Amino acid sequence: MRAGERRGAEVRTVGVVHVYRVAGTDVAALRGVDLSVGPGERVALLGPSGSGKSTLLSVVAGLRRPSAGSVLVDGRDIARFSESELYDYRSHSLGLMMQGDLSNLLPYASPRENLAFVGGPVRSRGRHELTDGALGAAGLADERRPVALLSRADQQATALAVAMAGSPRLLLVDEPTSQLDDDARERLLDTLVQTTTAAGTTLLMVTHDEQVAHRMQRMVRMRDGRVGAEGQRHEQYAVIGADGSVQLPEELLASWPAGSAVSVKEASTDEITIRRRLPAEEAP
Ligand SMILES: Nc1ncnc2c1ncn2[C@@H]1O[C@H](COP(=O)(O)OP(=O)(O)OP(=O)(O)O)[C@@H](O)[C@H]1O
Repeated sequence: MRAGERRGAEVRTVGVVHVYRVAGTDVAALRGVDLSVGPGERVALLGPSGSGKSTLLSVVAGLRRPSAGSVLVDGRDIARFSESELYDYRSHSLGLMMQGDLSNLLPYASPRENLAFVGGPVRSRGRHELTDGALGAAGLADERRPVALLSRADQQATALAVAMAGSPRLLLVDEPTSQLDDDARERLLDTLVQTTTAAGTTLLMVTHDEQVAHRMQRMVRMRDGRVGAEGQRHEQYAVIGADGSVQLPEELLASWPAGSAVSVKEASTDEITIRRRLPAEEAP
């Protein structure tokens, strides 16, 4: 990115909690999420179904207000934004590609017409060549058919071009490659990486697919509404929560079930040991 151009947003969530209230029942979807994403970083959010990935994305998008905690975007807490500040944030800083075939698009318009619909801010910033490029790369620049009649791959490519219109500082994407075949998946990921790199956009992407996650610079794994682990490719690190808790790797949970009593001792500056309490150590 050249000097003077906009850089990607810095995102930091601090102790984010989100509780859904449905018919008198509370569901805690996020239970204290602490996550930092640097400007221009590309991060995959992984985790089992129900671990809170989509909820976290919608909270960072300003579509849901967290029940507690802060969501700092370039140091400003969007959880405390007024409705008009949220509107400004969503229209000027954010690109969104949420789940659902056509939820990001006008179904009866062509790909280019879909882009033209968001064309005002794009043209005023003079940055439309990037998104035109995204349509061109997908071979959709001259496609006249409405997106409702296009393949899932072409719909997703159009949704990406629309989400990147105006070169947002932050792009949030939920399961962009589900239902795509291998070729279409790789093409979409290539375009996603190219356009976000060219615009300096920070990318946070929810996916179930490890292969897709490997295309990002960093992988963050959620479990039970918290960040459990993170790393790059084959290195995964458990993450110490603000309350001092650490989630054990899933494969160890069978032999170290919840409720196990352990002693934790610092072995050296870079190492701690965790030892199960022996029956002989239990109180009489
Ligand atoms: N609109 C809602 N109303 C009530 N509960 C919800 C709502 N959306 C999600 N939940 C619940 O919140 C928890 C987290 O859901 P969320 O969709 O964020 O997880 P996820 O990791 O994205 O799952 P998936 O991979 O299946 O999309 C789950 O227990 C889910 O049932």
